[in-house]
Amino acid sequence: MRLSPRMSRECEFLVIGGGIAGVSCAESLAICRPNASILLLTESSIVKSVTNLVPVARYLHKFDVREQDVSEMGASFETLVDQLEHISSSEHCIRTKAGVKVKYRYLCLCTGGTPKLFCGQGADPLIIGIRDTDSVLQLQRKLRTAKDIMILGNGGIASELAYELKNINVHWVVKDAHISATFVDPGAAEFFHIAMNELKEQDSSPVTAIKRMRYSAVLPKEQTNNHAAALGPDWHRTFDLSGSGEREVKRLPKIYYKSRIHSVQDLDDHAGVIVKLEHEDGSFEQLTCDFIVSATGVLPNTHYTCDSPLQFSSDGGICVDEMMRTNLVDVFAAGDVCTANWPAAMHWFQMRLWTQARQMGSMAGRSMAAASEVECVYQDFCFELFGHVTTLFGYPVVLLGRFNGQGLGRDYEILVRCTRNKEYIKFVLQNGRLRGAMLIGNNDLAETCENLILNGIDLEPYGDDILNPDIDIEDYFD
Ligand SMILES: Cc1cc2nc3c(=O)[nH]c(=O)nc-3n(C[C@H](O)[C@H](O)[C@H](O)COP(=O)(O)OP(=O)(O)OC[C@H]3O[C@@H](n4cnc5c(N)ncnc54)[C@H](O)[C@@H]3O)c2cc1C
Ligand SMILES: NC(=O)C1=CN([C@@H]2O[C@H](COP(=O)(O)OP(=O)(O)OC[C@H]3O[C@@H](n4cnc5c(N)ncnc54)[C@H](OP(=O)(O)O)[C@@H]3O)[C@@H](O)[C@H]2O)C=CC1
Repeated sequence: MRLSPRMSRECEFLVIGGGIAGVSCAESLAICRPNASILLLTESSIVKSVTNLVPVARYLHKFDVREQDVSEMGASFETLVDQLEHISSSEHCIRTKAGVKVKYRYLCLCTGGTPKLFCGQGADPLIIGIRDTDSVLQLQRKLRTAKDIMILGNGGIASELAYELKNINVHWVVKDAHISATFVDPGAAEFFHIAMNELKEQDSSPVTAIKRMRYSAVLPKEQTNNHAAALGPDWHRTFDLSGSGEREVKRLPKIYYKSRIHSVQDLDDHAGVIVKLEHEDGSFEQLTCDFIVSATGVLPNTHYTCDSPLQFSSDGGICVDEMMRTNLVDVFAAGDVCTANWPAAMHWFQMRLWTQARQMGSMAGRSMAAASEVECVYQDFCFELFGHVTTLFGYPVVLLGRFNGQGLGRDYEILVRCTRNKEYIKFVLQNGRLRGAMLIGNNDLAETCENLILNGIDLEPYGDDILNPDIDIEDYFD
């Protein structure tokens, strides 16, 4: 069959995916190679890009995510709304669902992820995952008639929903001994829990406590680890997430610790589900709710075929090296779809977050541009230090380095300063050096912590004074 010109295209750089990783990659290519032909192929006509970049520290930024129709994108690269179906890496071309063949010189896969449901990827209408606007609209529709909702999971989405849902009974099932375990330790979880309970009460005399603990004194969190792009920051503010229960009644979520879903049975006419929970002590409990939100992580999205096998990691991500190269020649990958397969720097590890999608996308763009000009680039400095800026339970949160002692074994100490309903500051120290920090309710220390982690200054001589509220450590270490 002869392809019509519209059925066949050619470009130097082909980027697949209109999420933050794909758009950052295309933008960075457009900067490095302004005269090259760059094509962004995306399945959804709504694309995401980063805007309002505000520095929180030297290497740490917060930003907004802007949603745009592809037709409104600037002219620095071309766009095509279609779905990647097959990669022929030996011929350097791909085929789309609509049958378009695109020849490329360099390809970058930024196809993101989909919710990893606890029950597998089957289509039970009463078990939903949250990823894009469509999935939130589905949640919104279900909430309108719902009185009881179950949230399963203990990461970002579960924490946001448990805090944001209104006029509905929330049953929050977590397998850990504390909430929000993906991000925080038991102490911070307790801080959030108290703050949730005392939401409107003003404490006139906050008591500040400083505690130094050996690692073994706390329960560590073991470090593990037709789709539109993932939602943007504060996505819940643009949707009314109210159930059908009595208005304006503040209900706290009921939390089921150390529990898991044993079985789910649908009621007739999809009127709800009967859930049997299994608690850690071996006991069972039965609950009825309208539906379940499975906020149980992300599965990299690789629903396309390839002539040669791509190398995948055990979490389903496409393995990439420090230049974001996959195992296939001239094929790169970035964002949620990939798994960092390079020896990680001392203070960095991968988490599927906007910041890293943006950083990886930009890195892939620079790396592809360099390959095309036979130049050498080095890995960006951002991969030296893990940093995440977010909001949890209404508090600003900054996470730096190995903020939960990830990968430090049992050989570290933590120093905590906590002021009820105000701030929770944690330093993770190893051999007197700062290895990670968790700053809740107070971002002012972010830059100092960044410096202390990267410089590896010995803090032993300062003892507990480094968190003494009467000593301004920003001045101390300037
Ligand atoms: C509800 C929610 C809240 C979040 N909140 C935060 C937060 O507060 N902070 C934070 O740091 N991170 C947050 N995240 C995570 C963050 O959104 C993701 O890590 C990030 O958006 C990943 O970007 P990406 O570009 O890799 O993937 P995606 O945003 O998933 O984009 C993938 C793109 O690829 C396209 N695509 C997929 N398959 C194909 C194909 N075959 N052909 C063509 N196109 C295809 C899709 O249409 C999409 O445009 C949140 C995620 C969710 C779901
Ligand atoms: N504020 C922020 O930064 C936000 C970030 N996000 C990001 O969006 C993505 C999706 O969020 P989310 O779905 O919450 O994913 P997360 O990876 O944040 O959390 C998933 C949680 O579910 C738990 N879990 C996994 N499988 C099961 C299971 N079968 N039964 C019970 N619990 C299970 C995980 O435990 P374990 O880790 O022990 O496997 C973990 O606590 C993530 O990349 C997240 O980082 C989302 C919302 C807000």
